[in-house]
Amino acid sequence: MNLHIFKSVAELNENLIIYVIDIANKAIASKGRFDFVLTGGNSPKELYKELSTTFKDKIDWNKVYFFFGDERSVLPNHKDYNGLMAKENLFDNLNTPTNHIFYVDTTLSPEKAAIAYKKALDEHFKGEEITFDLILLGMGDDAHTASIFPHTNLVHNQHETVAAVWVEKLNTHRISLTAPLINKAKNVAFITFGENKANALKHVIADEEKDFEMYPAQLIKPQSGNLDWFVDESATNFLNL
Ligand SMILES: O=C1O[C@H](COP(=O)(O)O)[C@@H](O)[C@H](O)[C@H]1O
Repeated sequence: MNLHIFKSVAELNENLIIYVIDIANKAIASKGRFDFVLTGGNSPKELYKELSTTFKDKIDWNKVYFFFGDERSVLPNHKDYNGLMAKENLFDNLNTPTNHIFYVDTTLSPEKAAIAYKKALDEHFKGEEITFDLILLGMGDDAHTASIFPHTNLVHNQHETVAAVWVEKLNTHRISLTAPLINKAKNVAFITFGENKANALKHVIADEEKDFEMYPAQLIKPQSGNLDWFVDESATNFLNL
């Protein structure tokens, strides 16, 4: 695991952009496309904006396919829909063709949306093992990642790749990639900043004895891929560095 600590969020984003560009170009050079899983929430907005404007010419975007690590159970035009955030900050700037974007279809029930998403992934990967080139993840201050929330069934889901989950504390369903699927990726990178994430970060990174129920982000441990954490100094307040 590589922990990259930056003085500011701006510096974090600058470095994460370089990291994404490098992985994208290597994937395109070796297999002709880049399979890129996006994280939702607020943390990646600036990253997406910068990548698709200032750094637009650094990647051949025609060869990029976008996926989502998780989605909220709201309709696609709702402000909380992760796909809408990505559209506004990334896809619209790139004029991304719709057949390169794998949105979660939240017009379906959560269970059906998860099944449909899995089917779309299987088709894209032509029945072979689903191995993303890069999965970007955020982490909540409760140590959830993607939509693997503490004390939910998803923490224990070892046999599925995409699943619907009921999140009691939010009184809502989510649709999420599971930890076993995330752990098959070639590269996984967390974007985590802010003092409010410091306690979760300490437990996820530094606890010798794991407690996946409490800190689901501890489940993320790529089998043979790379794991990189991009964090700002304030998120490391409780780490003994
Ligand atoms: O609900 C979610 O939260 C996490 C963290 O979001 P952030 O706003 O704290 O960055 C995010 O990674 C996930 O995709 C999202 O659905």
